[in-house]
Amino acid sequence: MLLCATATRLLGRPVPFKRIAKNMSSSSAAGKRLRVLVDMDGVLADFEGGFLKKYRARYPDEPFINLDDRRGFWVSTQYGQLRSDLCEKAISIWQSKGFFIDLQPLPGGVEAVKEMARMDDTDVFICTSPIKHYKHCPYEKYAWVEKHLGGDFLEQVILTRDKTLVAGDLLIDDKPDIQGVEPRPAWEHILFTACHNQHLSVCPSQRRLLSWSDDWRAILDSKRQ
Ligand SMILES: O=c1ccn([C@@H]2O[C@H](COP(=O)(O)O)[C@@H](O)[C@H]2O)c(=O)[nH]1
Ligand SMILES: [Mg+2]
Repeated sequence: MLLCATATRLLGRPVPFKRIAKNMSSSSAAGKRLRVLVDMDGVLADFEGGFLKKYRARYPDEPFINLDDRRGFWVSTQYGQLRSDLCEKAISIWQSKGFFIDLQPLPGGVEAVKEMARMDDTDVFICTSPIKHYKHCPYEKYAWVEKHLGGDFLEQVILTRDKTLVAGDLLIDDKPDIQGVEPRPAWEHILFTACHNQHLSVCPSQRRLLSWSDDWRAILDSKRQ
């Protein structure tokens, strides 16, 4: 009880007991804790599948791109190359109410993140970039985390348009080039394979996670001291 009250006073707000206990054990442990940043769209949530389904429903007479034919991170760019007006039509899909909350979880992702969160000396954060059309996206990203990972996980959400500013040991992300104002981010980027990046040849030093069936535990272990 004293522990809880003290920590609450220090941090200026109520802190779930489980979280205090975890942090206390970290400060008493000799080793450094591992901090894993996990992207959301294309890593935990099926952005590409969700987009194609809603695009085809809203524009049934327009051409579309099968997931096997997707190339490049920006869906809007490839649709714009198909026909210039399709760029705006693509954007209209993820700007719509319900797009982000309706995304299906990618196989094994939610389970993997929950397992990471239970691991000793490991902190896991969801690190995701909202779109600038903010009417629905930020709210629905939080709602998705609550729905699939539980309310306690809302503490672990980082919304940022610049992931280079976030400190961590690992960033598991499907975007091949993650850039921002920090030229030397603290994390190692693990490229999560997605339809748009699977054909890319990346430099030999870049590690990939092919899916959540791949050995993500070994990647975490490789960063432990
Ligand atoms: O063509 C596109 C494809 C995706 N987006 C948005 O970019 C972010 C990606 O976030 P990550 O955290 O890097 O996964 C997401 O909000 C998509 O909606 C886009 O703007 N244009
Ligand atoms: Mg992504």
